[in-house]
Order: sequence, then structure tokens, then C-alpha cells
Amino acid sequence: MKQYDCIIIGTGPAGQKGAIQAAKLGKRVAIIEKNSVLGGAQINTGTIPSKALREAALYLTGANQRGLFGSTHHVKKNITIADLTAISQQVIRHEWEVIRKQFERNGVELIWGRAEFEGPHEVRIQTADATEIIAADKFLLAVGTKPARPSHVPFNEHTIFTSDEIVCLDHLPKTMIVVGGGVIGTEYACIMATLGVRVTLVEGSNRLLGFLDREISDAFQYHMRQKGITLRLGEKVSKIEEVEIETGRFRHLVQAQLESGKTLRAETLLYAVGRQGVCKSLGLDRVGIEFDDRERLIVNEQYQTNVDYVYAAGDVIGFPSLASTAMEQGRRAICHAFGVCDVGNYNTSLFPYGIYAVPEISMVGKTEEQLTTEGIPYESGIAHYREIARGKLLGDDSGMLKLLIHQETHKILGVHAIGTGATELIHIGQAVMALNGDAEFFINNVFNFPTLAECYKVAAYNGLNKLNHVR
Ligand SMILES: Cc1cc2nc3c(=O)[nH]c(=O)nc-3n(C[C@H](O)[C@H](O)[C@H](O)COP(=O)(O)OP(=O)(O)OC[C@H]3O[C@@H](n4cnc5c(N)ncnc54)[C@H](O)[C@@H]3O)c2cc1C
Ligand SMILES: NC(=O)c1ccc[n+]([C@@H]2O[C@H](COP(=O)([O-])OP(=O)(O)OC[C@H]3O[C@@H](n4cnc5c(N)ncnc54)[C@H](O)[C@@H]3O)[C@@H](O)[C@H]2O)c1
Repeated sequence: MKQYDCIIIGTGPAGQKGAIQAAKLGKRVAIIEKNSVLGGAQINTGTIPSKALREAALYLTGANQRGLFGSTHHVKKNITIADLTAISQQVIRHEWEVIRKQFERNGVELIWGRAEFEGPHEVRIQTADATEIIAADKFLLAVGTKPARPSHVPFNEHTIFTSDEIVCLDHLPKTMIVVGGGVIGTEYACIMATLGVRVTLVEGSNRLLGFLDREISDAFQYHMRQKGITLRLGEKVSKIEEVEIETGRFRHLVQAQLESGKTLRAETLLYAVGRQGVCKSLGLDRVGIEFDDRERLIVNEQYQTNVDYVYAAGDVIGFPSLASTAMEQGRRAICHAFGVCDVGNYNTSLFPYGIYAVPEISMVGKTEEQLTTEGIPYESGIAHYREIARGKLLGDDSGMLKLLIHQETHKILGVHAIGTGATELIHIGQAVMALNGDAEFFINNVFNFPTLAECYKVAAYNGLNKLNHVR
């Protein structure tokens, strides 16, 4: 039986970064993947395909240049699925190659097959025609999650599907119902609406993306409606089925019955109400590791499960379930497993959120609602892209950046942005917050001109001017 210092299950972002870190520490490491491709949801079904589709949609429809060239501007008419997926196929192939080479260069042994625990320190790897058992001292479970697929929904992969199958559509539908207004539902609703698909979004709560600052989520809902998306908020779907409708000729449609009694019909339905773990198939009972009802694992601050030599990272441990955080969790878990404990610069309260909807949204730190609840006195400073030369050059008149500034110390408590480049722009605020900076930093700093970064200076002036009136 082959013996390793460390076995990692899953080649998504958590597994990848854990494996490279273990190799950099001079450890003998094996990483196991059950799919036929590397990279997990990040590369194959989630982050990269959805972001590539978004880029293609914005470019080919001309939507992101309409502020400059007028509302009828188009780069290509009659956009096909092939046009849209060409970019993602290129990026995906490139990413597979990058990961494969990283493993090779660092001496990480990649083993294809489905892994499950055989005993406390042994893992069985099953392929179509062989079984192998390998052993290790330490383990990292980076097995990710899969879309929730309740048995009462008649999924068929082409008209009723989850985010795993939407990337394989063979044609662009005219209409789509999106069930679930979380990050996946809102991102895809915006992408599809940009492509001219008539979208109805059904969300159980009364507000989309409730973790966002309310001013930003209100602005976002306004943008979605402006794009022609019908929002059914505070509504739940009780039944989904395929129906045959006669309108001169027979048409197959998807029908969603809402608890409120409304009936929605469309050509397609995307079901995006959250994700579900895959722990049942890992043989965890043979090691004594427990998981919750959504098959997720509980870990301590060092990413150890209840069995201390078995670590877990990424989506399998739940919130925040992002590729960005998964990578860092995987790396940190392995550092701890091999005694490297002084890994600095980690502040979970400064994790940024990036939502690649149309428009883009990003945030770091606290929202106005959180600060109010916590009794922290603050003032907001706002910059609108239309006041900034770069905003005008981009033709983005509706973007904005908001700083939340402590009333007495002027420290930055939160940054919220909606508009072009928001997910990049947020990192300036994140760095200043991490270094305990204040609004005066932005006033005194010189930014390149013309850039969106100038928003920070304008927002700081706006916030400090309001505070001057308080004094
Ligand atoms: C549509 C969509 C869009 C997203 N967009 C973003 C975004 O813009 N930004 C962002 O930060 N995050 C985004 N995410 C989230 C991000 O993709 C995940 O947080 C991230 O992929 C989780 O990484 P992971 O390593 O935990 O697991 P995964 O990426 O899910 O990888 C787990 C791997 O483990 C393998 N595996 C599972 N069980 C076994 C087994 N028994 N044996 C062997 N291998 C096994 C799986 O095959 C898979 O390859 C998005 C997700 C989705 C679905
Ligand atoms: N840009 C990004 O960072 C990004 C993008 C996509 C996905 N992700 C990750 O993927 C994960 C999964 O995303 P998701 O959107 O599937 O899940 P989610 O948990 O974020 O959202 C699910 C939504 O569905 C709603 N819902 C649940 N049941 C419903 C019903 N019966 N009818 C109507 N609405 C219902 C919930 O209220 C919730 O708003 C997230 O945790 C996220 O971190 C991240």
C-alpha cells in the first residue's frame, strides 16, 4: 500500500491550494479526483463558465457600451450558444492546463477515481476497472457541493435544470423562470436578460441578496426591473411540471405553480435554491466523522473536523462557499496540519463579496443595517460614477461607490459598490480597512486619473462634508 504524508480529496480550489501548499512544505501528497476533469465547480460548472458567459453576453450584445454608443448598439445580431461558449471553452481548457502543470511542477501526485475512507488512515480509490488503497497521516476533504435537486422537481437537463446543466444548453430560450434569488439565480437572471431572454425570478424572501447593504440591493432590484426581469419576491414555488399547451399548435412549456396561486409558464426553468454536500459517499463513519443534514462538515478555526488529523475546506464546510475563500482555507488547513501556525493577515470579517450580475456588485465590511443594529455611529459618503471622468468614459452613469465612515474616528467600516469594475475596485477599500485606515487617507492620496479609483476620494469628501455639518 502506498503511503503519503497527506491525501487530499477533490481538485476544486480548496484541494488545489492545499495540495500545492503541502508540496511546498516538502510533503508527499496525493490528490484524488472523481470527475474526468480537474478544477471542480470553480472551473467546470460554476465560477468560470458563468463569468465567461457573462463576458460573452456583455460583449456580443454590446450591452456594456450602450452608455456611449446608444441603446441600439449591437456587436453581433443573432447570437448563438456556440458564440457564447467559445470563450468559456478556451478559458476552461487553459485553467485545466495551469492546474495540471502546477501539480507536475510541485510533485503532487494526481490520482483519478472516486475516493472513500476504507479505515481511519486508508482511502480506497475506485475507477471503472480497478481499486487501489492508499494511506496517509493527514487528510484534507475538499469535496465541494452539488446543486440541490429535490425529487419533486422533474429535472430533465434541457428545459428544467440546475446551474450545472445551464452551461450545456443547446439553444438560447425565449423565456426562463429562475427559482431562487440567491447569487446563482440573480447572476444567471441578469446574464439571460442581457441576451434578450424574458426572465421571471421567483425568490422566497422579500428582498434579493439580503446580505447586501440595502441601498445597493434596492438599486440592484431597480436595475433588474429596468432590464425587463419580472421579480416575484416573497413567493415560493409549490409545483413544477412540463405541460403541453395548445396555441394553434402544441407547445411544451414548463409550468411553475406558486404558493400564492399564480401560475408561471416559460420555455425553461433554472432551479437555484442552494447547494447540498456529498459527504454520504465518503465512508466517514469508518473514521468517526459526522456531517449535518445538508451533508456539510463542522470544523474548528484550524479547519479540523472532530477527528483532528482530518481537515476540511471549501464548500463542504458551508458559508461563505466561495472559490476565493476555499483556496485560502485549503492552504491554511494544510499549514496547520504540518505545524506552520504563524500564517498572518487573515481577517474573516474583511472577506470581500463579488457578485457578477449585471451590473456588478461588491462589498467588504459592514452594511448600514449592521452598523445601526450594533449601535456604531457612522456617516456614508457616496460617489456616483457619472461624476467621475472614467465613469463617463465607460458610459456607466448609474454606478456608485459608498464608504461607511465612523463618525468620530473616521475609520472605514464598510465599502459597497455597484457598477462597472465593482469587484476590482473593492480591494482598495479592503486594503485600507485591513490597515486600519481612515477617510482622510483617500482625501490625501493621489489616484491615477482618469480611473474609477477616484470614487474613493469623491466618496470620502462627500462623507466628511456631511460630518462637518454635524460638528
Ligand atoms: C454557478 C456558480 C457560480 C459561482 N461563481 C463564483 C464566483 O464568481 N466567485 C467565487 O468566489 N465563487 C463562485 N462560486 C462558488 C465556487 O465555485 C465554489 O465556492 C468553489 O468551487 C468551491 O470549491 P471547493 O474546492 O470547495 O469544491 P469544488 O470546486 O466543488 O470541487 C470539489 C471537487 O471534489 C471532487 N470530489 C467530490 N467527491 C469526491 C470523491 N469522493 N472522490 C474524488 N473526488 C471527489 C469533485 O468532483 C470536485 O471536482 C460559484 C458557484 C457556482 C455553482
Ligand atoms: N459571485 C459569487 O461569489 C457566486 C456566484 C454564484 C454562486 N456562488 C455560491 O454558490 C452558492 C449557492 O448559490 P445559490 O444561489 O444556489 O444559493 P443561495 O443559498 O445563495 O440562494 C438560494 C435562494 O433561493 C431562495 N429559495 C429557497 N427555496 C426557495 C423556493 N422554494 N422558492 C423560491 N426561492 C427559494 C432562498 O431564499 C435564497 O435566496 C452560494 O453559497 C454562493 O456562495 C457564489
